Amino acid sequence: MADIIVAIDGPAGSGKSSVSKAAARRLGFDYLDTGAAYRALAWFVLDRDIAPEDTETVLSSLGAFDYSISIDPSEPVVMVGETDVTDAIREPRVSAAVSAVARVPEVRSFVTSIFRSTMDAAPHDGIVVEGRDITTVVAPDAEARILLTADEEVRMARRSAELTSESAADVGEQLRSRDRADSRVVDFLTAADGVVTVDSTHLDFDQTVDAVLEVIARETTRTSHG
Ligand SMILES: Nc1ncnc2c1ncn2[C@@H]1O[C@H](COP(=O)(O)OP(=O)(O)OP(=O)(O)O)[C@@H](O)[C@H]1O
Ligand SMILES: Nc1ccn([C@@H]2O[C@H](COP(=O)(O)O)[C@@H](O)[C@H]2O)c(=O)n1
Repeated sequence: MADIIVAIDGPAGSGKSSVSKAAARRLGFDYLDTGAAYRALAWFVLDRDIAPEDTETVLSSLGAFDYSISIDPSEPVVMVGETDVTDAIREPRVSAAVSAVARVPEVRSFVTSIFRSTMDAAPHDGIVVEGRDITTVVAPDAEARILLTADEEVRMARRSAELTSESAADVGEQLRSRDRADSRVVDFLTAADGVVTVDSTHLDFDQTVDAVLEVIARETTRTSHG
């Protein structure tokens, strides 16, 4: 198991995946995107024509959900069985379905045990794990725990600036409604005890990575001294 676990949570579009990947690369750590597992399950359910809200059928399909993810921050590849779903899980139809599967407690325990096994098997000295409940549920004892946030308008603007066929208004509404649904299940908007907030509202990307790296350095020094 990696000696150092860095847990990063935050709302949609706060920069969790891009900033975590960059920080992991700078540190020579592995990187685990936990949202990818929920997205891959939503993709799998849609692929089987199961309604994401049909909890009973979603749960009965879990046994056939053959999920894997690479934890190389430079090449995160997501597979379901033999299918590479790395790009497909980012499609708007998957984003729209994911909260319905992620709200089910049995789904959460199922994927959480996958995350813990992945962390146990991580080959490098450390791993950066990002999502919504990493600081509180998946890895509450992580050496560094960070809530990465930014004002909603800033997150919407950053998302809209990405290459997309959708209008800025649609992108913004999708981000807001996903946060609304997800925050009924997990609190990723307030920092739990011991979790350090990094607010990137007024920081550019590189400054945000530096701020996260500073917190990691400080927290890992503190925890290694008891
Ligand atoms: N500090 C920053 N300044 C400018 N752009 C940023 C900053 N942080 C992140 N971004 C950009 O914001 C966008 C959203 O970031 P990212 O996809 O990493 O967010 P996320 O929290 O993983 O989102 P989601 O939960 O929806 O998957 C990306 O285009 C990223 O490059
Ligand atoms: N720890 C997590 C991570 C994600 N989710 C759910 O997955 C969705 C997609 O996550 P992204 O980080 O890729 O945007 C997210 O909207 C949540 O529904 C989660 O519940 N817990």
